[in-house]
Amino acid sequence: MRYAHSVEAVRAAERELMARVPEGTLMRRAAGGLAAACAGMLGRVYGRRVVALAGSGDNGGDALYALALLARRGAGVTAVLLAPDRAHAGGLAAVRAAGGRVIDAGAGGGAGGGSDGGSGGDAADGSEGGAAGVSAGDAAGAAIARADLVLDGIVGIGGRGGLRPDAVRLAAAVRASGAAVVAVDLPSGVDAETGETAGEAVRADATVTFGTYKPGLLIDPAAQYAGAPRLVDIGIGPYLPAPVAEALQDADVAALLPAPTGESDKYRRGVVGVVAGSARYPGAAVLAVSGALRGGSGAVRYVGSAGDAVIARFPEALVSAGRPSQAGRVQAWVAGPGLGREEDARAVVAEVLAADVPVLVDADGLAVADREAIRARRAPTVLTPHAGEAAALLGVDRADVEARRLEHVRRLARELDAVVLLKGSTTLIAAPDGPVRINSTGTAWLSTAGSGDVLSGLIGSLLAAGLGGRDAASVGAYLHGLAGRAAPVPFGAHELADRIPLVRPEGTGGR
Ligand SMILES: NC(=O)C1=CN([C@@H]2O[C@H](COP(=O)(O)OP(=O)(O)OC[C@H]3O[C@@H](n4cnc5c(N)ncnc54)[C@H](O)[C@@H]3O)[C@@H](O)[C@H]2O)[C@@H](O)CC1
Ligand SMILES: [K+]
Repeated sequence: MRYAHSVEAVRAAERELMARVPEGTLMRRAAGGLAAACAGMLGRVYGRRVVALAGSGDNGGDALYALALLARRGAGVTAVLLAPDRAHAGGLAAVRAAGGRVIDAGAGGGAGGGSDGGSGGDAADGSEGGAAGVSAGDAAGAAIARADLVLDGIVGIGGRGGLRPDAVRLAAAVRASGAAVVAVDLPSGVDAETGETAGEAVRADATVTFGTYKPGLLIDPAAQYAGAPRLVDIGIGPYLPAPVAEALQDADVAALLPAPTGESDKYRRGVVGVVAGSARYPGAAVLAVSGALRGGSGAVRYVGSAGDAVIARFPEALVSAGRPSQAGRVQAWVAGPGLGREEDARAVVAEVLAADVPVLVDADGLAVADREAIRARRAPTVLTPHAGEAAALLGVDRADVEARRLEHVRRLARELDAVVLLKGSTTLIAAPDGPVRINSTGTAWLSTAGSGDVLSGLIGSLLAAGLGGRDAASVGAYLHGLAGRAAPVPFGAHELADRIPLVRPEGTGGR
């Protein structure tokens, strides 16, 4: 599991730990981990060119100390200071002591002694920073253009708002250079709490984050700027509270996924009821049933008017055209995909919501479900809206939901007292309490008609097998995302379900 904490929690934990260890310990640990990660990415450190973009805070301090460590291993290093008069003094001294070059990011003059000369293997470095006729801004650009690796230490968790103009210019130079980019703690310009970006942000190949993940690192759009996130332990773990967000990894999913045992029968594996499809949208029924079958259910009961289409594709499905309450024993219901919004749809959804077993409501089901009936339920309830459906349920604009997804998924879960899975490029799963689960396995190719119907059936099968609402929704989203990644692109939703068995993490499958 990847756990993420708020900035406030990180700062409080850091204060606790700092009071117990010698001054500078945390930053030394952070910089050590950062330098090691950079060395790993470079392969060989000696003779490589590394540039650190350093802002005025401790994030810049981390970058400068790491730069000094790389210089000691033979890299030719350059520190580019965004606020020369407020740069981290200790970090700057370390860079100078290691023979690194220091230049001012802004035009019009070097930042205190510029051309100290590169330390290992980069003779050209020494000739430029303070040379007459070369503005320091150009010097920064030239250093970035030649860099093998750039460290982004402009701002970290102390950042407010988007990048400022100097930083925007540097970020563009970094992008143009083709150098590998390692963000320090966070890509500068992204919001640590929400994953939002206000204007430009640095695009990193990897982000080395300290102590714990920050929610913004795992949530789009910021997650796309962060590249591969890595965690460096700086010892604050014991002082952190419960996480605000978490992301399942393969091992978590493997541990949660039910697998049949010797004693299993169809009811132990779970029987899913699917109320979906209509004369107009029979395909939604077929797709939801496909997800339920491939999710591992013992049996699927389909109830509705698309029984012929379902049977034609899945002879193992048990179909009926009656009412859900007369369909026979069901351990979890999936209601809504392609159901339409007529009076009859309202009635069958109400009937399903009245059942004392887990229920997933999706698509049209969300439009016709009675809020009070949802709130009154005791068995797990999972709602799977996209941003537009979530906006309708909350009575806000879709754009609001899209701009602040984390906030809105939490609010909806609390208002309806249900587990809410908000679909998107990072799918978010919130229960009324506890950490929000972030699913990072998705791919933009999954935004195809019918993809959500497969997901509903898949989650339904996990609910029927006995997983709680939060686990069923997040494991379902995880597998659905992996299935999307495994399918040859572009794919149609009907190709997704067959991929699900192939992407189940190791250790499951019960053979
Ligand atoms: N607090 C600690 O104990 C530790 C902190 N660490 C590092 O320290 C960072 C936090 O340091 P700080 O609190 O000094 O904050 P930051 O270094 O993240 O940024 C704060 C500084 O940046 C300026 N700033 C804010 N928004 C800006 C923007 N949009 N553009 C340009 N400048 C902006 C502020 O005026 C302030 O000077 C962490 O992200 C992490 O990298 C690590 O060394 C580990 C230990
Ligand atoms: K940063």
